[in-house]
Amino acid sequence: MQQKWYNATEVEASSLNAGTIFYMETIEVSRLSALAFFAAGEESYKGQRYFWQNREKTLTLVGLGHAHIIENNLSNMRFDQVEEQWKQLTKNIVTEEKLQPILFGGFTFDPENTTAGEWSGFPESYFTVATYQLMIRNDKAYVSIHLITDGENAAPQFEELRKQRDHLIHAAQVKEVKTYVKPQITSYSEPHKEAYLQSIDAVTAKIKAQEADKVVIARSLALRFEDAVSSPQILSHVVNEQPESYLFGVERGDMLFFGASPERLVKVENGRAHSSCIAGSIKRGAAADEDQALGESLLQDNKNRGEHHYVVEMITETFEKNCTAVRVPQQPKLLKIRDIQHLYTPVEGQLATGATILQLVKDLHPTPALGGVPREGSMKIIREFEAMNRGLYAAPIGWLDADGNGEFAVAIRSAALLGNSAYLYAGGGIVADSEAQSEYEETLVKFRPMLRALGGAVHE
Ligand SMILES: C=C(O[C@H]1C=CC=C(C(=O)O)[C@@H]1O)C(=O)O
Ligand SMILES: [Mg+2]
Repeated sequence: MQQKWYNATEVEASSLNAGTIFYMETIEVSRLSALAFFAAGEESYKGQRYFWQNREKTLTLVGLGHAHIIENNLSNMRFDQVEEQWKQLTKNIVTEEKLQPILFGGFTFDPENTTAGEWSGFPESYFTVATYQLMIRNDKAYVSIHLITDGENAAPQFEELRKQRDHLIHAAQVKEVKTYVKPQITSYSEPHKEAYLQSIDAVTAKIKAQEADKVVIARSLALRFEDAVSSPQILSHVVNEQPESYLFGVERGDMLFFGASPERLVKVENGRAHSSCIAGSIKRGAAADEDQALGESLLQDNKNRGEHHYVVEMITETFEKNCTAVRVPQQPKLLKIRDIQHLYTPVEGQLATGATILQLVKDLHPTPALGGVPREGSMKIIREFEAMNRGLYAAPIGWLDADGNGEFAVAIRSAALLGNSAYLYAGGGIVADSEAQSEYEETLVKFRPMLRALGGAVHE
């Protein structure tokens, strides 16, 4: 095994608990499959894993086990609390190699939603520092061990962790890369379909009566399988079939929440902040000329341009508050992914002094691509009309380091897997001229990526 030793870092995290120490050690390993590393944790770390890959495929992260959890059930203070705890934990970190521990997780869509269901008991903020963190960046692979302890016997504990690390790396490098079959679906249902169709009419009427400008209404699709579906099995299909998206999976207990989202909420790299406005949709054409004609019609369509405009306006305002030198193109472009094309406007700026990635997440979430305009009013309408709890669907999911860098996607085109059941989520922006049937069809297109990964029939 090709390995290079970096310095083991000791971090005094005294304010957590007197004597708490954050030990970290990173080695470089010869390239290995991120999915195989994830799968190597099947026995010992099931329920405590995550997977992340950015759109450009320049960063892949896998976490196995929990060295530390930061979670809370706060409402608007939840972002600040995560930020504060992460700061405390990484206060004195010094690493020569610029390799840092990563905090990975997400904030639920709406802490005020009390609807019971598959998300019951899930914290409103859920972040973890992995015991074993794989990072593949610039074609190099690094495995870090994190140990956060106030115990006396850290040295023997760390020795044990090294053994287990070597075992995981070996398994990921040596075992044949598995090919997984697709799950066998035994039942498919669209719960609350009628209620959804009615809600679109009702919400459109509210918008016409000027009670709101835009509201994103979502629904779910429920699947049952012959057998329990495993996380590596499902992630392998997501990874292989959705090349142009953020790919993510987060396990907590019995649940795997996963997806392939085209939408960046925010990325911060060396003080530069980027977001994307993605709203307004049309299907892909069967042939290139039809596809192009559909794209052209999307660019010209007033209803979709309206949906898009609210998002650009709000993200631009938020950037002007938190950044300098904000750049926003005048006109949207097309973003084409496997099943759908969207209107797309990138936004970027230079982070102002004192602004942080979590501050931006707090201010941006939910953008009108997921919530609506005005923010509070649309959230009330969502709570009133959606017969579900979104959990992490449409919510910020991603990572940050201790240097202020990080990236969050909006967790759309996603699903929750629980043993032999899965719940897929999709929604769309409702504006004054929305029509229930075409919004319904838009959600069907948005279900397709996860439905395909889960073994459902998708007519190409
Ligand atoms: C809410 C979803 O998509 C959003 C993102 C892009 C386009 C959207 C739309 O055209 O309605 C939605 O605002 C979803 O996929 O569930
Ligand atoms: Mg739409």
